[in-house]
Amino acid sequence: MKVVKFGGSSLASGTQVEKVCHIVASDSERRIVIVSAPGKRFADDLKVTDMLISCAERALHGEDTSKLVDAIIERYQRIAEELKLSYTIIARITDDLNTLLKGDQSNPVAFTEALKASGEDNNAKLIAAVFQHKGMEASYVSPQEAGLLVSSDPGNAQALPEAYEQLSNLKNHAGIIVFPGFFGINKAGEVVTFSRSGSDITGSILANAVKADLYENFTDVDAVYTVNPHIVKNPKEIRELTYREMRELSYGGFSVFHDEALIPAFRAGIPVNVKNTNNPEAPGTRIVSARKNTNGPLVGIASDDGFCSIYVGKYLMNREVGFGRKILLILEDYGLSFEHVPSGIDDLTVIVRQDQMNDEIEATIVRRIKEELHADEIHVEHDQALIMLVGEGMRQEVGTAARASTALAKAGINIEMINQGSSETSMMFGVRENVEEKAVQALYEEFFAQ
Ligand SMILES: Nc1ncnc2c1ncn2[C@@H]1O[C@H](COP(=O)(O)OP(=O)(O)O)[C@@H](O)[C@H]1O
Ligand SMILES: N[C@@H](CC(=O)OP(=O)(O)O)C(=O)O
Repeated sequence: MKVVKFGGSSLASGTQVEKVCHIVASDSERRIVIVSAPGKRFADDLKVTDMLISCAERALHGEDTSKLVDAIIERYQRIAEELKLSYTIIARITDDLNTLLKGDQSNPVAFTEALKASGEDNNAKLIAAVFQHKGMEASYVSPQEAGLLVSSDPGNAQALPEAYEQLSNLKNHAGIIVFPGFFGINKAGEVVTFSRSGSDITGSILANAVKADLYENFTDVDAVYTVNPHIVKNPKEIRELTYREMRELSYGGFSVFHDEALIPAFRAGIPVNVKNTNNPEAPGTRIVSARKNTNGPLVGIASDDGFCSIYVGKYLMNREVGFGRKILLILEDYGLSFEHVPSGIDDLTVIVRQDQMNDEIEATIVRRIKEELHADEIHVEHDQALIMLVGEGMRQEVGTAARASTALAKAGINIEMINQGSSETSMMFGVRENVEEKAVQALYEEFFAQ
C-alpha cells in the first residue's frame, strides 16, 4: 500500500487536480491520499491557508470578511467548475466556512486554528467528490473519525502515541481514502494544526500507522535538488539520501519537505519518494535508511536566514558549573527556543530565531545575563544566515571544512561562526544575511559544479 501526499501546488487549479486524478488512478496501490489546501497557481498568488489566516484575523477584529470569504470560495469553485462538478460540494464548503466564522470567538486561538485547518478539510471533501465524479471508489475521512490525536499545541501540534493504533485501521478501509493534511484533533475534540507546511507530517504519520510500503510526496519539482533552485539555476538532482541527511537539509532550509515529517517514516523504516505532479514519470528523490556513498562528501547545501546570535563572554566560564544552563533558563523565561550553542573556553554564543524576540525582550535578556551572570561581554548580532553542508560522506573524507572555508574566503565572505554536528553529517557556517546567496553559490561551485 502507498500513502500519497499532494502539496498545495499540486492542487491549486482544476488542471493540477486532473493530474492528481491520473496519478492516483494509475496505481491501485495508492490507497491513502493526503491533500493540502489549494496553493499558489503563480508566483504572486495567495495560498488558501494564508487567506484563511487573514480571514480569522479580520473576524476577530470585528472587520468585514465577505470579500475574503468570496475569494476563498472562488478558489474551490474554479476547481469544481473546471472539473464539471455539481454545485453541491461548493454549497457544502460555503456552509462550513460561514458556520466556522459565526462560531465561538471567546478563544481566539481555537477559532483561528479551526479556520486555518478548514483549507485542507474542505479540499479533502472536494477532491473526494472529484474522484467519485471520475468513477473512482473514494471517500473523505476526517482526522476526528480516524483518530489522529495530537497535542494541544496550536500551530505546532505533535501526534500522540495512541493516534497510531487508531489510524492503523485505515488500512482496512474500502476504496481510496482522501484525508486532509495539516491538522489533528486534541483530547478535548478541538482542531489543532501542525506547523506550516505540515501536510507532509500528516502523510508521514499515516504511512507509519498503516505500515505503508512507500510514502510518496508529490510536489512541483522533479527532485530534491542539491541546493535551493531559487539560489542556483538548474542545480543537480539528488537521487537518494538518508532520513538523517534529509532531516538536516529540511531543517537547514529545503522547504520542499518538512523536517518533522521524516521522523514517523524513519521510525517505521518506510521509504519516502519525493515526486513531481507535473512530471510523474521522473524518478524523483528517494529518502531511505542507508545509501551507498558515491557522490563525494556532501549530498546538499541548505541555507536559512532570520537568525540572531547572542554572544556571551566571561573569564573562566569553563570553570563555572551551570553557566550555560543559567543562560538558557533566562531565555526560557521569555519562551525562546535556541537553535545552536557554539562555544569557546571563556565564551559561548546562543543562536536563536530572530522572530521570537522583540527589542524589549532582547534588552531584558541582555540586562539579566549581565546582572545575574556577571558576564564581561555580551552582544547581539542580528540578520544572520546559517548555511548547512550535509552529507554522510563527510565522515569518511578529510578536508571538507578546509574546502568550504577556502571557497568562502575566495568569494570574499566573512565566516561569523562554524559549527559541526557531533554526528559528522552536517557542518554549519554562519554568515551575514546579505551574503547568504553568494556564499551558497560559492559552496555549490566547490562541491557540485564539476
Ligand atoms: N533543495 C530543494 N529542492 C527542491 N525544491 C526546493 C529546494 N529548496 C527549496 N525548494 C522549493 O520547494 C518547493 C516545493 O515545496 P512547496 O512549495 O512547499 O510544495 P508543495 O506545495 O507541493 O507542498 C519547490 O518549488 C522549490 O521552490
Ligand atoms: N496549507 C498548509 C499546509 C501545507 O502543507 O501546505 P503545502 O503543502 O502547500 O506546503 C500551509 O500552507 O502551511
